[in-house]
Amino acid sequence: MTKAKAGARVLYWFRTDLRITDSPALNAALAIDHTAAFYPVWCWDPNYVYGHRVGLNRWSFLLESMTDLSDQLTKLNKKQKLHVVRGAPEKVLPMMWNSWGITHIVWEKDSNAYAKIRDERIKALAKDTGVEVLEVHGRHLFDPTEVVKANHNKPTMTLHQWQSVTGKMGGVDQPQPTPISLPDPGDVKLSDELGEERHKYEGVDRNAHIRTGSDTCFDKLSGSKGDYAVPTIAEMGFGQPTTSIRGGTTAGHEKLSNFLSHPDDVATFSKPRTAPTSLEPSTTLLSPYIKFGCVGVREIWWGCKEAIKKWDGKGGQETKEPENMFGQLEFRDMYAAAEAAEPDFERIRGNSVCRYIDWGLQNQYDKDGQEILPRPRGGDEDEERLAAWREGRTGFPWIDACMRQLKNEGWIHHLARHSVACFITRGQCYISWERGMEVFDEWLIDWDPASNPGNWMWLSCSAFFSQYYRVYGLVSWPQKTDKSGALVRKYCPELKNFSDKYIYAPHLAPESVQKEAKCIIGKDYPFPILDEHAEKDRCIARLKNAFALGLHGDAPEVLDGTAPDLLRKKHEETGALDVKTAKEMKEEKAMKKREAAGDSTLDGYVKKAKR
Ligand SMILES: Cc1cc2nc3c(=O)[nH]c(=O)nc-3n(C[C@H](O)[C@H](O)[C@H](O)COP(=O)(O)OP(=O)(O)OC[C@H]3O[C@@H](n4cnc5c(N)ncnc54)[C@H](O)[C@@H]3O)c2cc1C
Repeated sequence: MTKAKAGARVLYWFRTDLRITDSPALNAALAIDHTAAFYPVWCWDPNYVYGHRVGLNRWSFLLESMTDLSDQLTKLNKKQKLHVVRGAPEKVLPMMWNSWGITHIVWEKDSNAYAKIRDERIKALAKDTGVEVLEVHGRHLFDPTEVVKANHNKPTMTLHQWQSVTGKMGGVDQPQPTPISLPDPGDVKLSDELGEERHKYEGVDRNAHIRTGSDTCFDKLSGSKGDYAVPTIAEMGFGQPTTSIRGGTTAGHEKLSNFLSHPDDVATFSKPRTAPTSLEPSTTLLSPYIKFGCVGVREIWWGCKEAIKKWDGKGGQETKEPENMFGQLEFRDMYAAAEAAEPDFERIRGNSVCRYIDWGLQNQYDKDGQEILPRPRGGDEDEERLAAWREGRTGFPWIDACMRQLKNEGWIHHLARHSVACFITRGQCYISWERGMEVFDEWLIDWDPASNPGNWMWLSCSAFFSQYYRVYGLVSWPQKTDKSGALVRKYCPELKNFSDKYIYAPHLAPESVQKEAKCIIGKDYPFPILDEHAEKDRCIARLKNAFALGLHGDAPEVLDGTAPDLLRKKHEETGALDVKTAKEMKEEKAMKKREAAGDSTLDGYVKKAKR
């Protein structure tokens, strides 16, 4: 508890902690003695609005979550709300603390590389003006920076490692109580002394392609009505979202209590046994709420513990980590404690944990290490494959259905993420995980700066996982949990009349069947863009070489640009680029046989015809 002399004026800076329940930081702010004024604030930051790739579904989820939070604050005190101030935090926070006589600023700690740099700048500014800063951990089960310290400043690269480090750090804290009241805000007048400077943004606008109307969200410091309202999606110049997932702590708590009210499901939850093919999510769908901090992680953890205590022991065996719910939350923490130790976690170059593989369409950097933007065009085939994957028109219904669901809903099941990530990287396409990750960055509502790159590195066997020869079948894998292809029928309606036999491979259907299904492959739905098995074998051969070379993103050969040549030589030596599948070898053998019989050349044909 911090003691103020008299009349503390506290600014609580909400970020990705859009909740009042189970918030250690908010409780710490409310515990400051003699608070005369309390300001719940959100900085509407141009670096996020323009600099981060965010799709319409995530924007709408965020705005709904901010509105819901604001309502919760008003319920605690009619004079209170979330005050949205439009401008970069390092510009508008000092304006607020100077005008409102702020003595303390409090926020939930963020260990992410981008947030850390921004927060250090704010801390320095606050120090200069004598404002006391309180940064309180609460976003994860354990503070990732403390986990890294306890792990000898190394990232946690396996769940076992994370468990053994945190095992010595005490248990997971109990959830924090929900405040029952809030102090009043003081005067909220602010003059816009900085004008345009307040929201100046010089980088590339990464959301320009989804902006269809005029962007007025920064026109006035306190919003168009001067009431510090949550911006609307229209003010940002964006169209309407497509997701059915509603944002906010109220919706998040409904989901959580629904899950916890079935102790049987909680006790026997087993991630590998959930189905990526089901129309209704077979996992909790809590991730968007966890991402924006609408629901606290301690609440989930201890909620599950309590539910299991109530369980009657029937209906199956209690599951253990990593497959149970505790394991899921631990994976999230493991990635956070890996990201906290590696500043280049979101890219290959410079990334000490990421294996170097000569993927197509890797990020390119200039001699000062800056990424070259806009991106130079890569090989035609790679560009076409990436576009087909993104747009859900690869000709593989399972992949296309998952990608269309992702774009439409902003969420897909974990194992669906596995399938599409494996396909675009090591499974078939051999395209950099950086490019796949970016599509997820834009479309996932639950996008997280540690979990997204971490899982992409896992799936591409760049880090965390190395069994590159285990590849998800594009037909056999979804058939394991749904032979009838319900998800395909929903998201690829052009295929809905195919029978179960062809639903995951309509290109194999005879012409008469295609006609009957009113879907001609190559016209109404694409042919597969590649040969699944041939590409799989080629990828495995190349990955084998990359593993043998053993370079990581921070190796001198990667930094000086010689790594691709080294790997190309290895591929030439081992014939990795000419690897043939069993089917291709069979075809080749048959061709040779025909040639020997004088059957395949024009000469042979003429001779045969004459005979
Ligand atoms: C390529 C790829 C990218 C991913 N990107 C993200 C991302 O940006 N943000 C994100 O939250 N998850 C990401 N995941 C992890 C996982 O798919 C989602 O957390 C999960 O599907 C969310 O659904 P749920 O809430 O129903 O999960 P549940 O199975 O109900 O799990 C509960 C919670 O545990 C956490 N969790 C579970 N599995 C993981 C995991 N493997 N990694 C990290 N956290 C996990 C999530 O917070 C999740 O909400 C990614 C997975 C893959 C394969």
